[in-house]
Amino acid sequence: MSIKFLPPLRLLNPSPPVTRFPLMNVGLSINTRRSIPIFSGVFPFKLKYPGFSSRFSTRSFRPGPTGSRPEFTRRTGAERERGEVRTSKSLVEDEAELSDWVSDLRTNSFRGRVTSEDESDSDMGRRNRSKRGPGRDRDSGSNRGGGREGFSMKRRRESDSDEFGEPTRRRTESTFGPPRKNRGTLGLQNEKRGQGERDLWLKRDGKGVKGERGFIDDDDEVDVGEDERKGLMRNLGGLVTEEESDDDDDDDDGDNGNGIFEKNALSSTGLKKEFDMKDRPSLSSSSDSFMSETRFDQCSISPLSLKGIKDAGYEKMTVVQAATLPVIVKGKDVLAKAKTGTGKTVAFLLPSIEVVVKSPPLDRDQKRPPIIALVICPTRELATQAATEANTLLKYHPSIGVQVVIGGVRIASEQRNLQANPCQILVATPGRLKDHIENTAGFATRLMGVKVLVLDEADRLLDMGFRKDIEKIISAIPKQRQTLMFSATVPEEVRQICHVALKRDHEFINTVEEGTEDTHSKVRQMHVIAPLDKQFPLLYVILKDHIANDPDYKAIVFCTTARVTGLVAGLLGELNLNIREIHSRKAQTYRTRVSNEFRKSRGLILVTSDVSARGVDYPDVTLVMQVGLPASREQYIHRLGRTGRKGKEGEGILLLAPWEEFFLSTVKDLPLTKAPMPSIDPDTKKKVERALSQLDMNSKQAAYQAWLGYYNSQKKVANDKYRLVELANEFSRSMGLDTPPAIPKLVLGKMGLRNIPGLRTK
Ligand SMILES: Nc1ncnc2c1ncn2[C@@H]1O[C@H](COP(=O)(O)OP(=O)(O)OP(=O)(O)O)[C@@H](O)[C@H]1O
Repeated sequence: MSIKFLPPLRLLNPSPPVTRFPLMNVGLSINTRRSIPIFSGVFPFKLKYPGFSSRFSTRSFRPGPTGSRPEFTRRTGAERERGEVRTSKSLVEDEAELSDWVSDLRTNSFRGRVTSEDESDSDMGRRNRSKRGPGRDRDSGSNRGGGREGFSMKRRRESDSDEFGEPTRRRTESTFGPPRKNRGTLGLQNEKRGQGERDLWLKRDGKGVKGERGFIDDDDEVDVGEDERKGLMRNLGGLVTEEESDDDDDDDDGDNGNGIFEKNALSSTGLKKEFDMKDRPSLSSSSDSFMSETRFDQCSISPLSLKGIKDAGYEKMTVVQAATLPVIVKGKDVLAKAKTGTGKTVAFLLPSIEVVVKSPPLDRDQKRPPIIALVICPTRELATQAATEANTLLKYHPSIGVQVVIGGVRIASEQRNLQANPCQILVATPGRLKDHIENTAGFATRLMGVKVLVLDEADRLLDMGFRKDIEKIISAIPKQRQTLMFSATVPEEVRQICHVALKRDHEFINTVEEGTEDTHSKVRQMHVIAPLDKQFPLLYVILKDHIANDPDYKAIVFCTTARVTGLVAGLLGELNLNIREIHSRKAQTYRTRVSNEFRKSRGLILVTSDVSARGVDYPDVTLVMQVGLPASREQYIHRLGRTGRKGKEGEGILLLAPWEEFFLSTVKDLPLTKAPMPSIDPDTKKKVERALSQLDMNSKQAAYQAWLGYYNSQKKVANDKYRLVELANEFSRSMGLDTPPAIPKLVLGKMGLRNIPGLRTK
């Protein structure tokens, strides 16, 4: 079904326009054929197309009169309730330190670290193969083994060679029998999903992806077979090694394995600014419409880029692309907000490529050719994905190179590649980028060529976990540049601190219609509230129900921490579900491999931490389950956004304990409804208990410690330390451990939990 809509040009605020858009036609492209397999009887799915009055807005910052209270510092009641705006130290207060750091870099950018001892092959770390249940996929297990959980902050690694089992995929039909028609475990109606929906969208796999230049260094490939090698090349993962991934601070599951968590607090700088609010002409004809009627060739894009776009299968722009491209090509800084899965990557890559196209061509003899476009992403998967997309768009620009630098990859190998294969576009995770600035010869000089800086998932990059690195990176690139910041969530706090990267007169382009949710209305959201001792059986029951109702299922289960993810993956594997796991405790090669497999597969469950929460574009995900408290409202939205991409339908279920119910108030503006409580029959209960008893003790210990650390970082739970410990011990019992595992004193000290009754120390 396709409804075309040509919006009238409507200026709601007649004050002087900031940017003029070419007339853009925005249409509605809806596909309603996919079914929603579970809970549909209880909460009949209602498509919501509330008229054609949507609009996106752009706002431009103007310095306000001294002392005036900036409009954007006002918080809504809900935000106040969430207490999201916290004051912390100014972003610029370390300016002196930063400038020292930068001048030091410029005079001495190479400090001789090419390959540290840590990066040698000799230290393969512990190889721990966990026991696996009969018929279990070899590569689906978690690292359930001993010896890894001491309180060592040292870099750790493991060989992924033993994790690379046969990539066989067991179809669930064989395990669970044929899918039930119409009635699921929860006694609900089921529709059959229409076939061929995928074909309506673009198939880009293996098509139009440029050969990666110089990403593979044979010396760096360890235990990787030919297929794997090809797969890695296709996905720019050729540099990945067996190094475990907790060496860089790029990882987004907040779990350093010790239970010490970094809070995702955003700060307010209190700088005086004033918005010149400006409503834009209507573009979108529905809150769920993400395609515009504007073709790429209607915008000033180079012919070779247009060819690449065409080969990628893109003809019309998505709404966010149509809204941002004309502004960006004019050279403006932009902060853009658009819902998940609506094409933000192309929206920032394409104009960045155009800047490179307009720059002088690379001089072959130039030793340190400048990097012109720098794209920063919070996770490795996302960086790799963005680089792959860039290569797709660059198909007809043979002289423009892209490289990725990410944690979990041997830095020496990246250094060699950076030298051997000059690139004008660099995609990076913050920790590794900073590492290169400090340790790679000539790198800081190359960065002085940056004309465009992109912060993908900008709100995440500006929060406490990454902010220091981002500040340092920004101080190492020219002030005279264009900056683009994109995210599906732009909380007030980010708007307040975005000046750290953006010029004051930047445009804020919000393609989410005012008064509508930040989530897609075609994604049904439900919550289930159940005590911890019921959660593992419930998770199993819900997943089984989903599988039974949709043989083409593709589900993601988000867990609070990497270690808890490992435990849940182990449990679901023992229960013979077809699972894979991704989290920061897995080697990068393994992560890349699993990510690629999941992208292409059906009939698979990905159990993951927040490393998969943002940006990762897995097509056709049917269900997103979130187990336990999401780190924030934003994180809830991004995780949910792994389903319902490109206008498709999807389903999200949030499983919380009663004491986590407070989280619902932070998302009360979202259409999250209460699901009927699924029943757990005695056999299922026993089956889950048996599976839990099969799990390795070390993985339970690790999960317990990580669980405690995670909730200790959640203000509302950690307020009462005594209660926190009681809850942790409840979690321990839910894993089948009546006596909670002992935790090193040092760790408890760091957590501020020494001498709390109920904890055991070692
Ligand atoms: N103009 C277009 N026409 C058709 N498909 C497109 C277009 N632009 C992007 N896509 C596709 O849309 C999908 C989602 O894009 P992308 O991953 O960039 O979304 P996103 O908005 O960045 O999502 P998230 O907020 O989760 O990061 C991708 O598969 C991409 O290939």
